Formats: sequence, structure tokens, C-alpha cells
Amino acid sequence: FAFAAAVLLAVLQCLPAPAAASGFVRVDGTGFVLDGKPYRFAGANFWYGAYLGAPDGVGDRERLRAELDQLKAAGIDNLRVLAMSEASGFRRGVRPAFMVAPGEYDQRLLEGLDVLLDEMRKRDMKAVLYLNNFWQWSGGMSQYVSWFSGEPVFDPDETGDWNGFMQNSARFYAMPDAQAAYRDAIRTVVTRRNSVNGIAYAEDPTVMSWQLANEPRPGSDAAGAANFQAYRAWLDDTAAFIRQLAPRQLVSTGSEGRMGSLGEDDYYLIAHASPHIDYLTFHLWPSNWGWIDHHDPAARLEAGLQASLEYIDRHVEMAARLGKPIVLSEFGLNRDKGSYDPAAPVAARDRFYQAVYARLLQHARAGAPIAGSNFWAWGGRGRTSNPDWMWKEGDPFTGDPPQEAQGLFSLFDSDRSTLEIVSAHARQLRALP
Ligand SMILES: O=C1NC[C@H](CO)[C@@H](O)[C@@H]1O
Repeated sequence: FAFAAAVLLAVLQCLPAPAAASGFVRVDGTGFVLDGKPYRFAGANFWYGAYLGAPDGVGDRERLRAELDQLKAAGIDNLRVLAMSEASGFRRGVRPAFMVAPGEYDQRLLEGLDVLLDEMRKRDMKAVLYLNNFWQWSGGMSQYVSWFSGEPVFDPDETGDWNGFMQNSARFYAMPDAQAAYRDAIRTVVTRRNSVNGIAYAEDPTVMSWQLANEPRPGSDAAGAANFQAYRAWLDDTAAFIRQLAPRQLVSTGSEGRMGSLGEDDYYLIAHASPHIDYLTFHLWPSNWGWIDHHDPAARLEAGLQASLEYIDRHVEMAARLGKPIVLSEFGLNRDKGSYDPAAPVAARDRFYQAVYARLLQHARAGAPIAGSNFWAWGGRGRTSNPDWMWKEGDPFTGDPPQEAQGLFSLFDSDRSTLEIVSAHARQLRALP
């Protein structure tokens, strides 16, 4: 017996010690620190992560585990995830939704979030969780407006009126009943105890940050100025509310930056001066914003790249003015010739990712406040076989939410050249002092 015990002890001592779970990400001046060292990341958007973690019939836990392994192996270990959605009548809304009705939640998706966070914790990954959406594809603010105004949803996929939709979503900021339901949703998630590992979310360092919403805007560029004070107050009050629920984790807004702030730097600077907002976010969408062609990204690529790099420089400079770290928490580009086919080439996209990462690295090396990025969006093994390329309930999830063609911006597991560009950037960041 003694001999067997000695052999077992010798074997155990040869095994690698389990990776100690890292601590909470903290802000230190204009950067992040983690366990006493600078924390920078090349992350991904993985909006459907909690959906994959849901029980069979909604999720796909085998796929989740396999793709978290693939991402971790690639050095992509910061994931931005949708953590609340609202059941809606939107033509292009995701189904099912976390919130079935105000104050009523689908336990399958809350369990899905538990499984996601537990699997991420096992892999020492960090999650940025957003709790609402300015857009329609997860219900979002316009669904709250419908619930509490009694009006039918204002569906941009039916009307094509995106300016009217944005003004409608912005009504949310000044609707007390809608805000009460939203705070109940925030409290439900932020104060949740993980049913898999028993860890309270607010005590789990896996959660780096709580984000108020995906791309919250004051309203449309033309008419949104009238909503700005309500928007600013909403950012400040909600950030303070989350901070008091989860004082060990960070709070961010989910803003796109100037393009999500009525096109004006000053609106962005004023809105993000709140002491309850720990770090800044901005997004970069050259084809959505008309700088590059959706249907032929190579056509105006160089000019679009120039505008994109200027957008990055401008936001890093604004972060320095506010004295806060900043994260490029979404960026993406179409496949060549605007194809949705995972087999289509991505020469323009690879050029775009390389140029963006080179600029972020240049700023990081210069000690500027850029702390990380998350490309949009991991598509993994998700594929569609629908002739219209659009998602239907029950289909596999991809990086493209239901309002967009499945393959528009997704970075699939077969996109090896692009994945290597991301991995190389992650390695360069880790090599920084
Ligand atoms: O948050 C977002 N920003 C841009 C994505 C691609 O158009 C979009 O799918 C998502 O709503």
C-alpha cells in the first residue's frame, strides 16, 4: 500500500497544477490590470453563447464546449455575450428570449448563461455581458416601449423606417415602467447564483464587465438631440445601479462611439464622463456606415481603411481626454464580393483585420488607453442551408443575429486565415510589457 501511495504521489506531482482562476479585471488609470499585470485582449463577439449553453431543444452544449476550446487555443479568451433578450413580435427577433414578459424569465436561457459562465471559468476566460439592445434582433428597448405603451412593435424589418425605429427605441430612456422592468431584468441576472457551480455572478471573476446595452443611441442623428438629456441620465443612473449590485466588476455602456452619439464627439464625451462608467467602448462598421461597399469590400477598401483608422485614433484620443481605458468591442467586414458563403474568400476582410490590429498595437505600444478588442463575430460551426440565408427559430446560431444574413460578418471555424490574424494579434499583446 505504501509503495502504491508513493507512486500515486509521484504521478500527481508530475501533473500540471490546475490553472488558478484569475481574479477580477480592474481599471488602473487608462488600462486594465489582472492579478497585478496589465490586461489586454484580442477577443470575440459571441452573442449567442448563453443560447448554446441552454438545455437540448434550444442549446448545443457539445458545440459550446468544443468552440470554447477552439477559441481558448487560439488565444481568444475575452467574449462579449448577450445576457438578456425580450420576447417580441419582431419579424427578425431571436427566439426564444430570456424575458418572456416583464418580470417573467425563461429558465432555460438563464441556465444557458450559467453553463456558459461555468465553462468559461474552467478555461479562465473573461465575459462582457450586455443586458439590453437598442436594436430589434433580441427584442430590446423597442419591445419594452411596446409592452409599456400598449402600441404594436415598431418593426424596421417591416417598415424600413430605421430613423423612426431609433426614435422609438429612445423613448425607452424616459419610460418609468419600462425602466422598472429593465432594472428587474438587471437584478435577475446580476444577482443570480450560478446553478452549475454555485458561484454568485457578482462574485465570479469570469464576468469582467456588465454592459448596459448593445449600441445604445440617443435616437436618430436627425432628431435624437431632443432625447440626449434622458439618454445621458439613463447611462449615469443605470451604471450606478449596476455598480451597487456588482461592485467587484466593471460597468460599460456598449456605445459605438461617435457614430452612436448623434455623430458628435461632444455627445459621446459628455455621456461617458459619468464616474459610474469604468471604461469606454466603441465599434467600427465601415460597410454599415458607407465607408466600404457591402457588395464589394475591395472596391473602396483603401479609403474605407483610412476612415476606419482615423475613427480608431479619434476614440483613443477621447479616451485619453476622459482618462479611461477604451475597448473596440465590435468591428467587422463582409466577405469578398459581399458573399455569405463560408467558402467565399475574405481577402478584404483579412486586410481590414490586419490594419485594425496593427493600429491598436501601435497605440498600445505607445501607452495609449486602448485595452482590447472583440471582433464581430464568432460563427464557429454554425451554418445555414436556407436559400434566403436568413435564420429561422431552431436553426444553428452563427455570429450574425437573426436580422442579418447568416454569413454576413461571421468568422466561421473554417476561416483559418482570419483566425490566424486574430491569434497573432493576441500573441503580440501578450508579449507587451
Ligand atoms: O451590434 C451590432 N452591430 C453591428 C452588427 C453587424 O451589423 C449587428 O448585427 C449588431 O446589431
